[in-house]
Amino acid sequence: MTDKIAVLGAGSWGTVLANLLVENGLNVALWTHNPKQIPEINETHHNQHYLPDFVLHDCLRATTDLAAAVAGATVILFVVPTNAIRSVAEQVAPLLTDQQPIIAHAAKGLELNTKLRVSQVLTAVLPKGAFRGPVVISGPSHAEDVATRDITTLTVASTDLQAAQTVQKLFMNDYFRLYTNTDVLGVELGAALKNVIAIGAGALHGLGYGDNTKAALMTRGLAEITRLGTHMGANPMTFIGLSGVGDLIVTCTSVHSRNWRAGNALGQGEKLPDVLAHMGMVVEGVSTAKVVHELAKDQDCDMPISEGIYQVLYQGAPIKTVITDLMAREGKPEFDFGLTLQNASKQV
Ligand SMILES: NC(=O)C1=CN([C@@H]2O[C@H](COP(=O)(O)OP(=O)(O)OC[C@H]3O[C@@H](n4cnc5c(N)ncnc54)[C@H](OP(=O)(O)O)[C@@H]3O)[C@@H](O)[C@H]2O)C=CC1
Ligand SMILES: O=C(CO)COP(=O)(O)O
Repeated sequence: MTDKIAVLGAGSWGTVLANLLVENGLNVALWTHNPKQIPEINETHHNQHYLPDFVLHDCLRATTDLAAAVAGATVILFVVPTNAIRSVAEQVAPLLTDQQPIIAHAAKGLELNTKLRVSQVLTAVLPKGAFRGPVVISGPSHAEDVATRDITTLTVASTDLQAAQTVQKLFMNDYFRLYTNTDVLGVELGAALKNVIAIGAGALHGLGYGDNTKAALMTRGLAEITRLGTHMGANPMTFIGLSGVGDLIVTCTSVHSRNWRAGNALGQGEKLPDVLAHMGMVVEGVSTAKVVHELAKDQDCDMPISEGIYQVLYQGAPIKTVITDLMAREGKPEFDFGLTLQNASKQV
């Protein structure tokens, strides 16, 4: 029997992933909380707001009925923004039967206030023993490029390797390739933290900085992502993988990135509320910057670039002043993870 997959969230990424699964021959229910999308997706095969130029597969079906979407699903994939995960999971929790579906998500952020990763939110909200996973899908993958079948590689992570392998098989095709990883912490931190750095990359572009500066930001951004990640117990290798440097590269260089575009607009002098209002899609790095600011303090971990971006977003610091201050910091060795690597090796 064909697997049924429930995809929760019909924004850019949920729609494209659901469409890909239909192309892979699976039975897919795409859940949206917006009734306007139902005739659009089911009859005219479009998602006008999020993917205006993309024609969806004839067989893709959307529904606003969450119970119908998850009934009989072997995999339930959450693809709403990080700060909506908890409320959607609370609605799913009473609908889980004894079939133990795999719970997966493709969100890239950290929850405001709790500072939790998305898999931690799902584990906290969904009834224990009622699901397998959670499984995390991450990596360099803009929806617009997957929609045109650009070759794309991702990481699929879970401590339940069999669940990760099941999800891997469902998604793989001739343009979409996934690699398994068991380091959920490293994968989720890499995914969330790169969005903050991508805002910085866009800002540099908006201000007219050149390629040296952008390479500096990405490399030193990766250094501080790795510093915090290994400090918290992630496998350092994860940060040189697809969900680490891979996603950092695509998000810091692609015009499709909402985080990069938001940074670019800030660099050109737009105000943050205007930038967010014009975007009409989630810019995860904005709320994640706030969480990273708090997490770095809790963990006593130096995150100077992310902190600078936090100062720009939340304290009105001029970007040029932040850059000047970063350049004026005392000289340091390039690598400083010696002790924390020992810490991380306990996890590997
Ligand atoms: N776009 C991409 O290329 C990629 C995105 N991601 C990640 O996937 C996640 C989702 O992003 P993406 O699809 O791009 O976001 P979008 O902004 O494109 O779409 C968000 C979707 O979530 C819905 N939504 C928001 N809040 C709720 C809620 N409380 N209940 C139900 N639905 C809700 C929105 O509905 P409505 O329109 O009604 O508000 C919309 O359909 C993010 O964490 C992002 O980082 C990961 C990889 C690639
Ligand atoms: O994570 C992404 C690509 O891998 C999407 O990035 P944005 O949310 O910045 O568009």
